[in-house]
Amino acid sequence: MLGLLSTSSEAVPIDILRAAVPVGIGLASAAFLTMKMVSQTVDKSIPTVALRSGDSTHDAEFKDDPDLFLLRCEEQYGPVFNLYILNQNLTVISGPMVREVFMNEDFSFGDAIHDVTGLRSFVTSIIKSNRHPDSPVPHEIIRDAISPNLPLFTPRIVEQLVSFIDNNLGHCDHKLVENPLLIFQDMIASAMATVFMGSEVAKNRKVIDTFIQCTYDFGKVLGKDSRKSFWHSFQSKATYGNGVINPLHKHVQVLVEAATPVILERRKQEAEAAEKGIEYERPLDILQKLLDNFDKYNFVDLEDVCGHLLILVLASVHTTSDTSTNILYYLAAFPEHMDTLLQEQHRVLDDISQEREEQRQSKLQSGEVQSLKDFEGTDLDPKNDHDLSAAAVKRMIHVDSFVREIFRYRSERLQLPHRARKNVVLSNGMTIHKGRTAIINLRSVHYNNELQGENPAEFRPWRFVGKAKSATKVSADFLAFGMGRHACPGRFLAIQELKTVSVLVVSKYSKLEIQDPSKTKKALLTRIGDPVPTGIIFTSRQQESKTV
Ligand code: HEM
Repeated sequence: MLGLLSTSSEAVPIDILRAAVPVGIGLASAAFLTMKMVSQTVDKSIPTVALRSGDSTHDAEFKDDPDLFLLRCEEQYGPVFNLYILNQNLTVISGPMVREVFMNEDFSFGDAIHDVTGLRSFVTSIIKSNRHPDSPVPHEIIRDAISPNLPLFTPRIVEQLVSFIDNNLGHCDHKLVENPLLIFQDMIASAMATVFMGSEVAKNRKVIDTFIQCTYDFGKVLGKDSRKSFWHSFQSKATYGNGVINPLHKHVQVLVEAATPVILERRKQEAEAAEKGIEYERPLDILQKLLDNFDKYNFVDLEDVCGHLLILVLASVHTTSDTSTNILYYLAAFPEHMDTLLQEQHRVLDDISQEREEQRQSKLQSGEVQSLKDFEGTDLDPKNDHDLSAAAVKRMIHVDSFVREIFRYRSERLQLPHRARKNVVLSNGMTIHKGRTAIINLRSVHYNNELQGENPAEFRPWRFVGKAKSATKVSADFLAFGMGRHACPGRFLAIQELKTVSVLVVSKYSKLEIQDPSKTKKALLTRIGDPVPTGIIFTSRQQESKTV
């Protein structure tokens, strides 16, 4: 999530700031940075890559061909080397050594992002408890309340996604959508809203708008790229640190207003159930889970609960909407794979349907159930035989491989900065000194043929089929969600949604085309958060697949 700042070298550090900040301050910023670079303690045994003649940083050479540049650096200097890039003096860590960054608690991803953007001040000012930078609470909420309940959330997620596709794209006959992200972020925001706050609140348009808008506000703080700008992080810390003019506060208020009547109604129902001596069926959403565990998480009040929910929204909506939009471009660029995906969903749903029929027959034969009619409204109701359940999505191994391959192929080559909180000695004897930032060389991992198999430069959607490498499995060969103790806890939800989106799009549309084919490569490699330079043309299937 937070680390997915674009390193697109075309982007400038925050246009808004540029307009507002006089040139003098820009110069002061450069002076400050130079001072910081000079004053940092650096291990002299870590080689610094020689600058190309005429260049004063490595940015231009990296931008010209990131893969060629990084490969040259690795071959010439080994797995650990310093670069002057993104307005910083960074130590790049490559290959198997990346594990040493993720597995060492003295490296902090959050510190590195805060250093560049001031993000922590922005986020922590909306919560009243658990404000410690290393608070495990968001992680625990996702681990304990979201991931184990995914099978129960899935039908609701599917319902939201289907209704959004139907209402916003509908039947298409060569229909151009110039910016599909607008539709897909609405769709993901509403699916997330049902999970986080329940179906009643998810119907509230103001809540959906807040889910989307807070993501834009968040983006302004993150900036358009991960280039360090002293004034950017200084301004974020100074502006948002005291919490007074943080735009997130109004979003928290929207959530509080939407949640209040729902909570009151739930309390009433709970009291009524208690009076009648029957068990109250607790609504299944994260809002309810947080209220039920109010003391466990040391929450202060409803505002605090909604502040925590908003943090989950910031972590989830943008990343998941962006990736689901990106999936469309891969389906459009590689139309030859649509059939395999469609056949797989038919096969899986038919198999499940047959298994359910066998279970019904066995119950009938054993006399446990008298007639087929008795299955109505139960788990084995025949009308749900072709539902896109969590179990069905799990069996779709081609979709899983397709999604993982997109993450691999699309990876930003230098990503996931981690700041050293203490001096850290690596296994090769080199030291990353306290205060320095190590950044991960994803090229060396995601584009390595020993780790990824043949032709890593090619998009091969079935690369992981038949291998124990699912899209949620983090390890030193797949770092889209980080690794180790801080690996993204939301990846199970994210992958479930991304696979569901893929299945639905394939079942509803026979053809997707990239509006301007000359921009295909750029569209496929667009970094999270960057605008995609071209639209998508949708054509519906004559007859929709039985999935939806
Ligand atoms: C495409 C979707 C997503 C991507 C690519 C993504 C990626 C990441 C990455 C790279 C990290 C840093 C891991 C590390 O430090 O090693 C992270 C952390 C995190 N993500 Fe995600 N994420 C996604 C979706 C989500 C969702 C849906 C949620 C919430 C439901 C979420 C919640 C979090 C949280 C709370 C952390 C911080 C974990 C910690 O520091 O312990 N993410 N994510």
